[in-house]
Amino acid sequence: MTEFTEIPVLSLGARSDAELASAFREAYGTTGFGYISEHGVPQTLIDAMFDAARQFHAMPMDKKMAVAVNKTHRGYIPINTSTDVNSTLADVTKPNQSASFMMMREDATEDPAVYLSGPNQWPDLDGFRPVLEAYAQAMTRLGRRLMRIALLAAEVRDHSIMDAFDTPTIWLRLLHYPPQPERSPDDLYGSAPHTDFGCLTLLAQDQVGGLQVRTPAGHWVDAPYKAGTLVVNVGDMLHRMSNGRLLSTPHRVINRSGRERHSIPFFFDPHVNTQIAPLPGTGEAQFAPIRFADFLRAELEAAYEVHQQERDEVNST
Ligand SMILES: O=C(O)CCC(=O)C(=O)O
Ligand SMILES: [Fe+2]
Repeated sequence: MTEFTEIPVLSLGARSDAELASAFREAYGTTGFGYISEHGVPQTLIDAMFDAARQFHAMPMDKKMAVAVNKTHRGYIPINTSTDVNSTLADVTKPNQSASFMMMREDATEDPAVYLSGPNQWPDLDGFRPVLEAYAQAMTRLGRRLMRIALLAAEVRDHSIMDAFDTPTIWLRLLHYPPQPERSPDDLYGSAPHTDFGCLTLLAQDQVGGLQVRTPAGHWVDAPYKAGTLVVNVGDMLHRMSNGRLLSTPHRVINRSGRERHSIPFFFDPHVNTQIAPLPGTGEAQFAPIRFADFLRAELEAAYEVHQQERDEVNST
């Protein structure tokens, strides 16, 4: 694999699909990460999201715990309750030093045939829901566009997999990282080293910094704030669909800035009942097919058990 020293920038403005696909292949076939500029999401909407995130995290704990994360993975995850129990990338024993609010697709009801389906939990905070819904809609549009470019980049012949994104699995996550002490233990992370589960992650971050991306040789490259861009990375499912051509690269967050950090990842994934396998055109299959829901269940349920114990502790104090 090719070593890299910085994260490439890709502009979506005024370029043909073929040019975009070739730039995408170059970036995501070597680093798995890129800064996307001219992405079309209005800066005013991104700013409104950070305002909503700051207001949410500033609420009293009891108001946040009123929407504590549920079995369908929607709601508030307090700090010290999210340990990456499945991390094979680092020996992680300490919980992530972050809290977050999770919004997913808004379904009218829970459908037993659709893992993680259901309505969202909304906090008692004026104006919060409409901003998150507008942002999720804008990011879904951008996610579909980037997925089409990714399929071209991976030389996929038949794009019918795009149907799996008509009713996508989405997560909009409002993350808050308190400052970590400068001399905190080496294995204390805002977000422990991990790869993302799904297809594409589209991240807006504030100016504080702390996100780092691992190179093939095991070095950590900073992914600082760059005005006008979103940090976009490929996850495990797109890695499999592309038969390994597009990389799902480990990353982590350590906030030693002395300041609070906010970031807002949007995870854009196929419907949970999608069969994930290397797509036609990508060569001899290097991965066995799996259903996205089965993969997710295994990853999330182990983490949920840990959360439940710790939520009980928060509630009893
Ligand atoms: O906060 C960040 O910059 C990255 C968060 C992240 O990697 C994740 O939530 O998967
Ligand atoms: Fe991530």
